Amino acid sequence: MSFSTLVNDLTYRDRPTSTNTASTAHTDTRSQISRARSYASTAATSVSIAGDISSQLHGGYSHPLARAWQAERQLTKSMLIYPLFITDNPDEMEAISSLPGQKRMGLNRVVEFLRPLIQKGLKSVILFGVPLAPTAKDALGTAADDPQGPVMACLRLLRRAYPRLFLIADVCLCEYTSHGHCGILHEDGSLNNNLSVDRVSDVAVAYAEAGAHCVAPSDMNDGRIRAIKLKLIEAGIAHKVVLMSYSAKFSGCLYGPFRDAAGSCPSFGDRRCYQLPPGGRGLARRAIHRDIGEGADIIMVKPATQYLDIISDAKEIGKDMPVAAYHVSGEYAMIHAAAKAGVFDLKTMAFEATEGILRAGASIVVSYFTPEFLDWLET
Ligand SMILES: NCc1[nH]cc(CCC(=O)O)c1CC(=O)O
Ligand SMILES: [Zn+2]
Ligand SMILES: [Zn+2]
Repeated sequence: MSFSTLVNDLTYRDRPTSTNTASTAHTDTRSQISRARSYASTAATSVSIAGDISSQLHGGYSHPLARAWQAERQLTKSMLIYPLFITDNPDEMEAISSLPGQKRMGLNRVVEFLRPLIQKGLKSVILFGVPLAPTAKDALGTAADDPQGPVMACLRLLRRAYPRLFLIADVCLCEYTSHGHCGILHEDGSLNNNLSVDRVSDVAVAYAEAGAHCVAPSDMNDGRIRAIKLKLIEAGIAHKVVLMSYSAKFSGCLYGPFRDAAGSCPSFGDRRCYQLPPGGRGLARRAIHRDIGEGADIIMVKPATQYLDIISDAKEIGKDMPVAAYHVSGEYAMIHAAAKAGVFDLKTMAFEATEGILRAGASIVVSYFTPEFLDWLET
């Protein structure tokens, strides 16, 4: 680092809490500067790489604005989707212990909860229903589209309270089935794909009719995108509903905090026969191709930071459509735990992770950091 860029780096710091290069350079600044000065005076006539114009990169990013220009996509508030957990207990407002700072809430609380966030620029939420009543779950996930159930009622409520808020309904059965799997089962415990697709597509249409601007099936049953699209057409609402497919949704251990929050842990087995294996890049590409062919409007990749190559594949395969990434509960909890342990600064890491997701190709990010980003992006 030359003397002048060292000084520049000390002068221009765009993010006050940043703990990376700027503060490293800060250590023992005076002695570094004086050493640099005396070096500069003795080495005055040395052959310099400055003679070679192609070696000069620093000039292109010495100013904070010039650094921002280096990114193809910069994080903006409209890229963010905030996940909400809605229970069937109307007055509830409970902290979710597995997700620091996140809350599970009932219908009587959600409108007031969202007001300050909307004032700060929140544009979109994705709703997850959390039935708490012990009788709420059965083998078919009947409660998913119960007209009085939490998601259906919340869609109607928010459509009225905040007509300009973009409402997304996650579509799945696992929060509502007694066995906790994402569909209807055969007797041997495996997914009955035909029955599941039929049921999931009915639920999706019900959510759209209740007011969802976007339905996002996360169940991973084969053929659900086509079935949902066809039923939306049949219902006469396909022209005003976005179909966002969780196309490349991987199984693994990053959904644990979400399953705690939503009470959607499978009561036996796991989801490895319908969510993708973590190493399955080719399979993810096939799923993305398939869902585009079946009528998806947006492709989602999930989780995000462990799957940046998949996000980049999705952008290449679906170059004419938006790509979304779900920065999931386990990624969020991991960042919180590490920041708490002093590994890094929370805000700096939240930005670095999200910027990585955008750089890979996403232009929509589902993030539990959304409320914080609304503050951080204020200036
Ligand atoms: N199908 C349910 C669903 N929808 C979104 C998530 C994960 C979200 C998160 O971890 O933040 C899950 C969990 C799962 O598949 O087990
Ligand atoms: Zn789901
Ligand atoms: Zn599910």
